[in-house]
Amino acid sequence: MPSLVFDLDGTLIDSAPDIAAALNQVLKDEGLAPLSLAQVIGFIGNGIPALIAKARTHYGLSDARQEVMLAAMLGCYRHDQTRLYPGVREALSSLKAGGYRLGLCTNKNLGPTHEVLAACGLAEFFEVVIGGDSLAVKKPDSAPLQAAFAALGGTPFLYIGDSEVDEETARRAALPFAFFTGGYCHLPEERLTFALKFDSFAGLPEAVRGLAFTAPETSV
Ligand SMILES: O=C(O)COP(=O)(O)O
Repeated sequence: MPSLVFDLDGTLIDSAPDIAAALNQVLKDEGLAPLSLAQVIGFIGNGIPALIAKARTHYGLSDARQEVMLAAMLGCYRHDQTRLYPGVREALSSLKAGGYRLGLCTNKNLGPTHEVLAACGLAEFFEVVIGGDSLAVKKPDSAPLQAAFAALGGTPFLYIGDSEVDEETARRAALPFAFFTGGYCHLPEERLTFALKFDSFAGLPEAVRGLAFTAPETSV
């Protein structure tokens, strides 16, 4: 059976308001002004340590603050404002009922990933969860995605994500990419390569089944 792997932040969940709240709490403790939601979204995609590093660079803070700020961020990060994008649960249910194996590959650390999956009622859908600290490397290295597909079994079919980091990860793994346009991409879509593009989860199962149907024909 084909296996599908999903990204998390900006793909299944709109987590930016909670990420911004936690980061701004850390910045406040450092005596710094808060960042806007749009600025924080600009820093999302490479994991929480990279988010902290980008915020430090923005304010000219030295590397010496990295570990303290990272620990503070992980300590105050909550999921109160995080929401599923419309239709996510229905789409995952439909794909799972259709026999697809589902996995998750995110740059978010495993601890908060499991917390947010439970808080949003998504944990039951995923047989495999790879986080930003599961391996020594993160996306866009292909290793986390390849590890997710290897653990899932079945035929690796599609990586579904929202950002240039996800697209590069799929490209490096030589796997097709499905691009959700409603998340946190920082590049114009002309710069991305994708097998399918979607702006709503309502049509995703049908689009995936359409790809699954045509895949054998194109590979003959
Ligand atoms: O934590 C991040 O910066 C991004 O996480 P994601 O890989 O789920 O988009």
